[in-house]
Amino acid sequence: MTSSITLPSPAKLNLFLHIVGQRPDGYHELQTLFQFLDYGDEITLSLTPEQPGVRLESSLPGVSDEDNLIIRAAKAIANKIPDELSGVSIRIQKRLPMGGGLGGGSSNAATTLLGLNHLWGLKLELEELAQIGLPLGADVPVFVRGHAAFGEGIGEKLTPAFPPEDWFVVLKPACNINTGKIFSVKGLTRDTARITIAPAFEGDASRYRNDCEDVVLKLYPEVKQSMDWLTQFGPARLTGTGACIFGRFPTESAARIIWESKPSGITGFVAKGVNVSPLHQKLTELE
Ligand SMILES: C[C@@](CO)(OP(=O)(O)O)[C@H](O)COP(=O)(O)OP(=O)(O)OC[C@H]1O[C@@H](n2ccc(N)nc2=O)[C@H](O)[C@@H]1O
Ligand SMILES: Nc1ncnc2c1ncn2[C@@H]1O[C@H](COP(=O)(O)OP(=O)(O)O)[C@@H](O)[C@H]1O
Repeated sequence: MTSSITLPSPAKLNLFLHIVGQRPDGYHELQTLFQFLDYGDEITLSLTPEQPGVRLESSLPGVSDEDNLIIRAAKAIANKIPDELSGVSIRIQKRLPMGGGLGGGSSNAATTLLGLNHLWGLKLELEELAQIGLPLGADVPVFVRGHAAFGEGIGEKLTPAFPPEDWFVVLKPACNINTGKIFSVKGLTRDTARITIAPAFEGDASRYRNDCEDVVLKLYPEVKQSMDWLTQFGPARLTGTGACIFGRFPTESAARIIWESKPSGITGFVAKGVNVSPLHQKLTELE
């Protein structure tokens, strides 16, 4: 039996994000279009039958191991097997900025859930894994399901979508944005009219907006500065509650030309939008 596996933990973009209401518990109801990027973290899971329990080999700065979504996901699925078989040691190669709106934490949780399901031979359905993961983060279900999707509710009601697989320049302004802070801003738009999109949406997402953008641009001059630079070359948009912004290009070379002309001090990356998650592509190869 395989005892070690290295899996991708990709980023997501919110190609648009509308806030259409607020639930009685304060959580905001969204309508959003998720697409994955062929860029992200990598997680290595190694079974340690001689040493039960879940361990992280590499901690993340500013995140205690108990709070790390990788450990929380591993513990949530370790409930499904006898204690004495539950030994696993986990290593992460982090590339995604934390608090960037790229969903890194939720993606790490989903990769851990699917990876341990595979290594432990649990054969849990994606639906069950998505339910285990949702309390860890609203974006976990889309990463578990592994297909670009129109998300509703808090992002857990998913309809598969097929937006064009364009190239993106993603910029990471030099600030970290707390999701809770943005959702608590008084002037945030919370009443965008609900839209209906065709099942298996294939259209152009750029006609829709990100309702967090105005607030974020006002509060974070670093985001405004990056946005002003990127919009010289075409429309640019915030992902999630930021801080990252992205511009869309039809080819890799078009994206790289813009990327290479960026002023010094701006960080980020170029990546391709993909409708099937690189995690699921890898797991299919392993089957
Ligand atoms: C906005 C989105 C869009 O993809 O992405 P990010 O920008 O975080 O990547 C997600 O819905 C982020 O969901 P999630 O990752 O679970 O958010 P958390 O950081 O746990 O939320 C922090 C706080 O923000 C508020 N919150 C969050 C999500 C939501 N739909 N409504 C809210 O009001 C709640 O007060 C919550 O306690
Ligand atoms: N494995 C993890 N990777 C990233 N962030 C994590 C992880 N575990 C817990 N966190 C916490 O989740 C917060 C949100 O991180 P992340 O998911 O990367 O950003 P966002 O929700 O903006 O896309 C981080 O600031 C960090 O405190």
